[in-house]
Amino acid sequence: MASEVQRGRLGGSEGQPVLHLLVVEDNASIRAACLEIASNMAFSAVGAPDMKEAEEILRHQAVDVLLLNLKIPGGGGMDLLERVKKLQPDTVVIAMTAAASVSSAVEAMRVGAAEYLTKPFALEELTSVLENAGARRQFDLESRRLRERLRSQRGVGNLIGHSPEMEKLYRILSKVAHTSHPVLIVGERGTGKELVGKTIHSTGLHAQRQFTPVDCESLAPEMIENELFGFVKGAFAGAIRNKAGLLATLEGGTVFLDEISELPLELQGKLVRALQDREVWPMGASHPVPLTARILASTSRNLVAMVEAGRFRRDLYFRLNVVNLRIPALRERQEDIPVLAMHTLSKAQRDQYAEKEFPRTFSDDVLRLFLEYEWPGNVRELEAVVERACAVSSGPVVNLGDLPSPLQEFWMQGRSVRRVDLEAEADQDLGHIVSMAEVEKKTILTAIQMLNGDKLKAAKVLGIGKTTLYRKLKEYGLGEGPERDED
Ligand SMILES: Nc1ncnc2c1ncn2[C@@H]1O[C@H](COP(=O)(O)OP(=O)(O)OP(=O)(O)O)[C@@H](O)[C@H]1O
Repeated sequence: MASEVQRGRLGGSEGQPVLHLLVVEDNASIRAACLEIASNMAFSAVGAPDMKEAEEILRHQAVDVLLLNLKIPGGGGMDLLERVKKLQPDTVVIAMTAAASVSSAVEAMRVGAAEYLTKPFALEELTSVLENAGARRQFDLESRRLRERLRSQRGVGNLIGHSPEMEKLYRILSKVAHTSHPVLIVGERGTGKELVGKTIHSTGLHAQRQFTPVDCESLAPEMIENELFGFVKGAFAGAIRNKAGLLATLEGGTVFLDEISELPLELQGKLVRALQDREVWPMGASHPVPLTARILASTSRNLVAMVEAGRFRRDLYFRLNVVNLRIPALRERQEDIPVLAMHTLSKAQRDQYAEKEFPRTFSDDVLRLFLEYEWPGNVRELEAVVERACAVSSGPVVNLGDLPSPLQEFWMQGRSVRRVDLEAEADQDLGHIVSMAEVEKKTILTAIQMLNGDKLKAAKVLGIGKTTLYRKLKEYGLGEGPERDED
C-alpha cells in the first residue's frame, strides 16, 4: 500500500528547514487527522498504517519527528522505537498510547521517546505536542549548524573569531610564535591578552615547555624578584637554600609578565639588563646565569604615556616592544560576538550539566542585544554573562529574562528610544498614529513572545505585577488569569 504524503504549505519559517514527520497509526481516521494537522504546521508529513511500511519509509528518508502508536496491531511499536533511536538517534519520538497503558508510555520515554500522547486526545493537544517536538528538532538543527560554524570559525589555538582584526592578529601571531623575540601584547582588560600569550607559546617551537604567568599587579615586588631572578642561599634572612629564577630555568619556556606597567622601576632596571645581556643575576649571586626563557609581556595601560611621565623605563619599553600585538576590544570586532557567545554557551553547558541535555541557543533578541552592547569588560564580561544565563535559564533557548538586570535595562532603554523614534515619525505621518492602549498591548505581547511565553518573567521585565499582566491579557481576549495570584 502506498503511504499517504501531505506537504505542509507553510514550509520552514525564516530559512528553517522543513521538518519530516512520520505518523505510524493503524486507525485510518486518526492517521488522516494527524496528517491534516501536521500539514498545516511546518511539516512534510507521511503516514504509515503498519510497521512494515514504517520501516520501509525509515530506510529511505530521514525522519525528524515520529508520531508512533505503540500498540499498533501486530505489535512491534517498542521495537520500532528502539530501532529508530539506533538508526536516527536525533529523531524526536512522540509515543501514542491508550489511556490504559501508561506503563508502556513510561517505558517508551525510558527508551528515548520525548513526549507521549494518551488516546483519545484533543486536536489542540496534538498540535501542542507536535509544536514542541518541531521546536525541539529545529533547536537541535540550529545548534548543530552553529556548532559547525563555530568549528569553522575557530582561529589559532583556542582563540575564537574571524573578524578582519583577529585575522590580522593571527597573521602576526603565527609569525612571532616561531621566533624567540619578546612580544608586547596590548589591549583592554579581558580582551584575551593572556590567551594570546599562551597561544604564541603553544604554537611556537617550544610548546612542550612550561608557560608561566607572573602577575606584576598583584604580587609583592620581592615575590616577583624571587620568582623571576631567583636567589642564592643566605641572600636574605629567609633564604635557606638556592632558588633558581624562572628567567634562567624555563629553557625555552615562556614567562608571561602580566600587566608589566605595574613592575616597580627597580625591577624594570633588572629586567632590562637581563634582556640586554642575556644574563640573569640571582639575588646575592656572585656571577650571572644565562637567560633561557622567552619573555612575553602584556599591558592594558598606555605604556608610551607612562614612559613620557617617567613611570616606565624607556629602554625596557623598546626591549619589550620588538613586536607589538594589539588586541582589539570586543566592540571593535562585533562579528566575533555571536560565535564567542555560542562557544561559551556550549562550554558552560558541558561544565554545568553532567547529563546530556538539550543543546541550547540564544533568542534573536539576546543576540541582537549582545551586538549592541559595548562590553566594557570585553570577552571576560561576555563569558560571565553567558555562564550565568546558562545556569539561570531552564529551556533550550536563552532569553532576555536570563540575562543580568543591567543588560535587560540596557535593552529596555534601547527599545524605548526606538519606540520614541517611531512615535516621532508617526507625528510626521498622522495616518500612523496608534493609541496608548495599542502601544501597551504590543509591548506586553512582544515581551511575552521575547521571553518564550514566560508570563511571570515578562511581568518582571515590564515592571508590572503578575495579576496586572493576566488581567490585561484577559482584556485582550488572550487567556485566563491564574486562580490565586497577587501582585
Ligand atoms: N578570542 C578569544 N577566544 C576565546 N576566548 C577568549 C578570547 N579572548 C578572550 N577569551 C577568554 O576571555 C577570558 C579573558 O581572557 P584573558 O585572561 O586572556 O584576558 P586578559 O586580556 O589577559 O585579561 P586581563 O587584562 O584582565 O588580565 C578568558 O577566559 C579567555 O579564555
